[in-house]
Amino acid sequence: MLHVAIQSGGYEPNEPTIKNIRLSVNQGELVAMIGSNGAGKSTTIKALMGQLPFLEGEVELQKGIRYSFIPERPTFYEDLTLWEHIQFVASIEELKQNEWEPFVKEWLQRLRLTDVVHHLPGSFSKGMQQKSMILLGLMSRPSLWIIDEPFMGLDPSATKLLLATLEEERERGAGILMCTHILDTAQRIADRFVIIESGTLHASGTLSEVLSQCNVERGTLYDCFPEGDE
Ligand SMILES: Nc1ncnc2c1ncn2[C@@H]1O[C@H](COP(=O)(O)OP(=O)(O)OP(=O)(O)O)[C@@H](O)[C@H]1O
Repeated sequence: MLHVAIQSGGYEPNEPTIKNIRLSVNQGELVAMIGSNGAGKSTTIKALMGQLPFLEGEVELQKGIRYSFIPERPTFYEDLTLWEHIQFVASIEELKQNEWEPFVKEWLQRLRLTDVVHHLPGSFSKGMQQKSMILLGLMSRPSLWIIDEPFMGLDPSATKLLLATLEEERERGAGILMCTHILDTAQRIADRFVIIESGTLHASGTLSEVLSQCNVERGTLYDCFPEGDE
């Protein structure tokens, strides 16, 4: 559902931040994008969402695909309560009230957000904000999720709930592209991996394929990276 072949992309002309990045996400598949700080993961996400000022290459989204994006730092409208955000999404997505309302109420309970639904999300904890973003993302029943660092700041229950939600979404047929530094979780849940280093594709494929491309005979994804600042 998503094919990306980026020749180069960046923030200033003739100063590419990312180069030669190819990746794809198929239906029901979870692809983990990993790499060191500053490697170019968020820049790649910006490129495939059409938000990068300079881009050469192709980003092909299958026709009719709806996607939901969860950024690394949740963003909300300052003056709108969570419920008003929900109503806003329902209106721009043209959702039918008799369909979205029961769906949202069930998810508000599952995410333990019912009691705060009339509060401003700006006052929420990081985990509550992340859960609110997930709820707003779920409303459009996306075929594709693009998620930047979803586990940062989540407590163990919220992490479990997020993992269960991603699994349910995958079973529903949604594809997921997820950036993360939590490599043991990525290794456990992802079907395929894309490793980006210094703005370029370092390895990609299944776990055994990327380990072999990183010359790791027996080990984990952590062994694809040097210790410290080498
Ligand atoms: N808005 C911007 N303008 C100019 N340069 C930027 C901008 N955002 C990021 N960069 C630069 O692009 C490079 C790649 O950053 P990016 O945020 O894509 O890395 P990342 O892999 O997502 O890192 P992290 O794991 O730390 O989130 C870095 O050198 C960064 O300084």
